Amino acid sequence: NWTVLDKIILPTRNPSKKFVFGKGNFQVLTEKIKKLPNVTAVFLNVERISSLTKKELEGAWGVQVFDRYTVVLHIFRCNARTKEAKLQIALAEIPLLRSNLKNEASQRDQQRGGSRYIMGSGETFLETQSRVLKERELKIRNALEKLRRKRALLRTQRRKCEFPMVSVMGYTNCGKTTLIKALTGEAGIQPKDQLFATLDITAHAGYLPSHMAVIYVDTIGFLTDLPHNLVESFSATLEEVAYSDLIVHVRDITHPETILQKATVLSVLRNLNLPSHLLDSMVEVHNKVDLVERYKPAEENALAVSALHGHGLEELKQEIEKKILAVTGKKILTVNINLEGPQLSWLYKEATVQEVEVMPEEGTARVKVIIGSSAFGRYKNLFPSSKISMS
Ligand SMILES: Nc1nc2c(ncn2[C@@H]2O[C@H](COP(=O)(O)OP(=O)(O)OP(=O)(O)O)[C@@H](O)[C@H]2O)c(=O)[nH]1
Ligand SMILES: [Mg+2]
Repeated sequence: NWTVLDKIILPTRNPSKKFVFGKGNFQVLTEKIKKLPNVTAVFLNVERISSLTKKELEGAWGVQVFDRYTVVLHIFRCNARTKEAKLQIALAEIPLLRSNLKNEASQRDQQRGGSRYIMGSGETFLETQSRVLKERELKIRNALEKLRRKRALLRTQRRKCEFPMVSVMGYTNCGKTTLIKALTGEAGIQPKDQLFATLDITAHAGYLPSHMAVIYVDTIGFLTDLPHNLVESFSATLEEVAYSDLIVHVRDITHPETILQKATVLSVLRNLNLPSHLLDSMVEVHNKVDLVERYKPAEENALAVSALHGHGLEELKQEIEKKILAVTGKKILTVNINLEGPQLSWLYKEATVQEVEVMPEEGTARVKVIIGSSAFGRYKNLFPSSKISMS
């Protein structure tokens, strides 16, 4: 529940230096902060400040000081719902605790002079605490690994039912959750106007124009310069994306930094070591076009939608279907079958039957199916005389 009272842009020194600011700038900043009566915290938009620097600045200004890492961590902590998200955050906190510890230990050493050993243990304070932290980290990693294995199991089960998976990705707050809600009609989904509203991967079923069912996967949003440790903690979550059949990249085209956001998303995706066909087939969606008059995408293949008002969704679904059929090698066919033969029950077993139009006088039916390429090959071998037309 913070509100921004004031902003200022100042050059910072090399992050490894003890002081973030030069003397003059530090003075400017201190005066500014002292003048504003209601300041409760200062946010420095740098990736990390050392805990020593933090302490010094807090001492000088009398308020809490946050860097990008702690702010993002704080938002994550507020939004974490599942066990996995909480574990991932706990893991991301370890480096922070570790650097605090180093400072605390060095201060203790200075205060106490010689007596650095904890009674009889032969371990220094720093060693004991480091060991505790290491054990904690190991515990968290093990718990995460367990969850990961469970998810892999779920994944194989899902593969078996052969629902194509569509991962919806994009910068934080671009409208991923809203879009999935619109595509699936699931009422329980709650988009929010806040950063990192979604911290857990969730799956939602929806239908494409030919009634093919797909699973949409809602993912965690990206952020420019997201601290590296945080990315690592959440990489397990993003692993899931590698197993999807298609990526939909959602962009908030009303955001002033939409171009930078796109670059960030693409660069994170490239670093995830995804199969190259996933990157090549990616669908780019320009969202929130209701806020722009007569919006036309500059990118050739991008689709303009308003997830909130439901504009452009049919075109999007058609595009998703086209791509899904292409990557999965599935075809939509209409076949003529003899009702007395085994074709219909075979199709029910080996393919997805969508429509059956019975012609009683002829004893035949026209069957619309979605069928994989290997099943299609087998069908043609088994029933060579069956009439087939592509739709
Ligand atoms: N005007 C307008 N607002 C939209 C549209 N789509 C989403 N929003 C708003 O954008 C905000 C963020 O939407 P979400 O769907 O939560 O975004 P997200 O990408 O899932 O965000 P994170 O999970 O935080 O990464 C919400 O306030 C939505 O109402 C749209 O088409 N038009
Ligand atoms: Mg979301």
